[in-house]
Amino acid sequence: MASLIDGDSSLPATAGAGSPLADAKRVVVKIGSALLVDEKRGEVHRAWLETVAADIAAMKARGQEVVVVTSGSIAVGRRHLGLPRGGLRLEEKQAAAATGQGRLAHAYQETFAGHGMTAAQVLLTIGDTEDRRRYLNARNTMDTLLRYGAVPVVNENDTVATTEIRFGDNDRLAARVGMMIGADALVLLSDIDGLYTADPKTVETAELIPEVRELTPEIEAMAGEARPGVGTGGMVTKLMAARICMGSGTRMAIALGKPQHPLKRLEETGRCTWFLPKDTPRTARKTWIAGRLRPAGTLHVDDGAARALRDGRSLLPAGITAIEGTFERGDAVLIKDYDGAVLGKGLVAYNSHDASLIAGHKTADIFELLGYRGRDEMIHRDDLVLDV
Ligand SMILES: Nc1ncnc2c1ncn2[C@@H]1O[C@H](COP(=O)(O)OP(=O)(O)O)[C@@H](O)[C@H]1O
Ligand SMILES: N[C@@H](CCC(=O)OP(=O)(O)O)C(=O)O
Repeated sequence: MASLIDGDSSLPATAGAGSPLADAKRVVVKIGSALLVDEKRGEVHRAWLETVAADIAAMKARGQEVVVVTSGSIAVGRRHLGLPRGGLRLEEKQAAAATGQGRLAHAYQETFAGHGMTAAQVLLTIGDTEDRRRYLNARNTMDTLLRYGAVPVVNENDTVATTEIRFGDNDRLAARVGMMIGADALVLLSDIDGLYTADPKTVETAELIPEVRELTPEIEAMAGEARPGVGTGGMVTKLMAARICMGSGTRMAIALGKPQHPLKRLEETGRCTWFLPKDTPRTARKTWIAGRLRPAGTLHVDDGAARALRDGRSLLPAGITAIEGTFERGDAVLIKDYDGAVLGKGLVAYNSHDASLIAGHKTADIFELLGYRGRDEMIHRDDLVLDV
């Protein structure tokens, strides 16, 4: 077992003064149906949610940004349509979700307002996290909500999600959301306090694994088979979420959600399983841009822009002298200097048509030139890698 649990605590994730959770600037918290909804009555456990809201308010008060990914729309909505607890067909689940989602959002809105917070509903499908343009739109909305101090409350958009485009479980949705917003940490609040060497419900001697730094086949085998029930997840989807997090630099915890104040409790007791990636979200994102994306065009920049990029700033339209290729917003493009030498690569905020209209112009002129107000930058520094 020792080979699976790396005791080295020199990584930044655990090197800070606080816990891996307290040290995170951006945190995603996933709340499953079984925790949130009283299945018999089909109602939200308000008293418990109050304590979660209090924990989140405390995190925000010390400067952390928090996004909630919540399930529960089906469990809340089902009763209002007279549908039974189990055995629902996909379209019945979708109908139940449509009936419950408003009630769910309302519960968050009211509970969070009681703690001085503004909850904002965000509904996503798998496609929204895969298609780069929709991905950028969703990311910008979330960034804006966080900038204005709101707490995005995300669920799957069940109405339009057919079998092929469903996440089906919010564990993976939460991991994709974490990846999308460059979250430092994701906490999956669960009915269990972590990953065990085997399912503790069937194997009495199973032991909790406090830290995982690599998803080996041995770790995967511990999760066993997916389980049907209220929640669709089980340990299998939690490990799928962990895989996404490991690749995008987000550390992930599986922690017990049942007690009151589960986040405060996690910080105080430290009891959970942490999945610790090698990279930070920033490095992981830059590796993705540098490596995997084929450039669809080229932006030539002047000396001033080249200097600004080397100083770690964004690329503004004013510094662009010429544009090559046909590309869409969100595509990767190369950046070349006056002599044609490659300076870097980045995700462009305008398509090639609009980019050529605003190239060489001041950011303040974008609205007049295009008739809409897009991003101030042609390539934001977070979407930019030099020396590729
Ligand atoms: N190796 C394992 N370690 C911990 N739990 C496991 C393991 N294998 C299977 N499980 C089961 O997974 C369950 C957690 O999944 P699930 O109930 O779907 O989570 P939630 O509804 O909290 O999202 C645990 O209660 C446990 O019975
Ligand atoms: N969108 C569905 C999510 C279902 C789901 O993932 O449930 P869970 O395994 O409890 O997180 C709902 O709100 O009911």
